[in-house]
Amino acid sequence: MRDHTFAPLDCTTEPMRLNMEDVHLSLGGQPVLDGLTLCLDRPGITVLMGPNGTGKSQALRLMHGLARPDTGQILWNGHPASEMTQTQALVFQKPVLLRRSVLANIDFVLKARGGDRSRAAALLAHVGLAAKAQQPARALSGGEAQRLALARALALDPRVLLLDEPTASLDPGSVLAIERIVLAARDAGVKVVLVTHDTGQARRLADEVVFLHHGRVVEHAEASDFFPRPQTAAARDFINGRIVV
Ligand SMILES: Nc1ncnc2c1ncn2[C@@H]1O[C@H](COP(=O)(O)OP(=O)(O)OP(=O)(O)O)[C@@H](O)[C@H]1O
Repeated sequence: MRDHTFAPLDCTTEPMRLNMEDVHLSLGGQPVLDGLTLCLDRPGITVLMGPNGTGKSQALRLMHGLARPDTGQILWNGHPASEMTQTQALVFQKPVLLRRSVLANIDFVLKARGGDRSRAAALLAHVGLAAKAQQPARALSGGEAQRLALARALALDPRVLLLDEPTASLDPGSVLAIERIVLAARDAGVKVVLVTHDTGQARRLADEVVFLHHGRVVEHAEASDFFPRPQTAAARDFINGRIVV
């Protein structure tokens, strides 16, 4: 079901496909991604999981073309990720909002992209922030700020939404509100790649799961297979809340 707040996608465009091929990345002299190979070719929500420091955020940055790997290829539909940033939006755990009103934060993005600025109010309504439109964005609560960041991302009409722990340290009500927005984006045809440590959230949202360990993909499976039948000890321990090193 498409939502009226999104510009219609061209149904003839091919689905978004990601190919990461033998990607290596070192930071500060330490290997972070160590031969990461990943093909995402199904629509829906892909959840990236794995222990702390295993390279999930860096993988997301590379997917978005914000950084380049030392070696290896990252292609979206055959094009280098660095050429595809306009088709994507990345939302961080701690969004940086403009020192302006809530509405002005959306308007800024629509204006910069040459978008239809009359959509700003609808986007705010979509994320439940219509009543806060004139308030300073920096006075929003953590959950509200994250919903504004999502509205700002959706204002870009992304074909791919990259989310880096968007609900970390939020209360259950805020988590639910954000999950609803993510599901609506998925249902509107946006490809979602979500990093989360919250196994419950992964179970609620994931269509497929990619499990990273030590900078590599060690499992990639449909969510309906991954959770009941993890194939590695690391994934099994992670799902069961045991410490994974
Ligand atoms: N700018 C940097 N300089 C040096 N090392 C870095 C830099 N940024 C990240 N790292 C290191 O890269 C590794 C992977 O970091 P990344 O944030 O991608 O992991 P992650 O899986 O997302 O972790 P978490 O679950 O804790 O968010 C970590 O060991 C981190 O310390």
